[in-house]
Amino acid sequence: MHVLGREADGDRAASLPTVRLGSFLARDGTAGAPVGVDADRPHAGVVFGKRGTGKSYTLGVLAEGLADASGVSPVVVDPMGVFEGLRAVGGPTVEPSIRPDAVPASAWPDLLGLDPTGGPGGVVWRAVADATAGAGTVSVADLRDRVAEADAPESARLAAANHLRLAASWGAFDAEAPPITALATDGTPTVLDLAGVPEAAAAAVVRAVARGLYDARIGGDLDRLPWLLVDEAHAFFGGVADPALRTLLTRGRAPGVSLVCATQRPGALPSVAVSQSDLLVCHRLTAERDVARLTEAEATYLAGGLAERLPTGTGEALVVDDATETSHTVRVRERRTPHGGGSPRASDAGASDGPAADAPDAPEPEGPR
Ligand SMILES: Nc1ncnc2c1ncn2[C@@H]1O[C@H](COP(=O)(O)OP(=O)(O)OP(=O)(O)O)[C@@H](O)[C@H]1O
Repeated sequence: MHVLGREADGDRAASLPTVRLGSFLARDGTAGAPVGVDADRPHAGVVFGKRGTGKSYTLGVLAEGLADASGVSPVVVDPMGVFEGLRAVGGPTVEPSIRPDAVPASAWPDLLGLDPTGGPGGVVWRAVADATAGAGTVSVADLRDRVAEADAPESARLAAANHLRLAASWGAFDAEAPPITALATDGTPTVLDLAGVPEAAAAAVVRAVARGLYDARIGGDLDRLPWLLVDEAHAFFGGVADPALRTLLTRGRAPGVSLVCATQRPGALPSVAVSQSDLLVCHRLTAERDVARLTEAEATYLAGGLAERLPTGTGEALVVDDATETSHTVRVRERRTPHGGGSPRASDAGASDGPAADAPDAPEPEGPR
């Protein structure tokens, strides 16, 4: 098997943890030799492709493969609720909750949409900084108490309290939330179900998880190498999660944290997401801005023309492998767990005129939520 992201190809290589990605795709459309992704060392990767070309599916293939690999622990950020099928390989789907102090005081004003330089934003910043200076747990109610007692004009205190009340309503903060390390204790994929979660809360969760995994590896609190797989990644850059994702991109590999960002809008990702990635998987793209981001990946060892070589079929992708300084066309293998993506079609509504009168109710989803 050709293994993307792996330089050495000695005798030992065959026994190293590897994710089966698919097979080479020949010019005549036939499938060739199997292709895998190295899971022995940490990597940064991107999966690009316009809607419906198979990005989420490919991210699911990676998560499945990581579930089989030893010594790693996949964590999937699922903003659209399409990765529930990964439960079939044993992974829990969790409605994520984080401790309020998992987001640093300096980021709280931004999280609440407040100006950090003064007024209510300044009151919130101070309240979080004071609350987290102590040793105990911190709840959003504690933060509101501190805001109420703050030495600030009443209008600033009231506005700050209102914003904190809103944050509490997101349901994402819990003083007793398990530590982030609990997400990556074994090899089963943990799916963070962020479907329907307000944008700001989802960003706070991604920040806390990305930073938490990084800190845990630095502090020696995680044995396995975590892989953070982020679907719809464009939604998390430029906001509260941005610094933590950039930390993983630029410094994550040293302590052993991998990051894979999937998006249909590569142009909305920062350049660093491409420049720091050693693995690029690109399904079909057409928008000029997105193709332009792809051409930034054209390292000197590629003769250029990546954009012209993008395959057109669903599940087909061009991969650029920095480790071996090569690019290939691959067909991504089929998932063995159910995939929840794909646009609904009116024609799927059934051949009959509507649901049968005696159709049974949909079964309740199994497992923990
Ligand atoms: N490798 C593959 N093998 C077989 N079918 C695939 C493959 N990749 C994608 N598909 C099919 O294409 C559909 C669309 O794929 P997917 O949901 O991953 O698209 P997407 O690019 O993530 O789109 P969106 O932007 O809407 O999330 C899937 O539901 C699946 O049926």
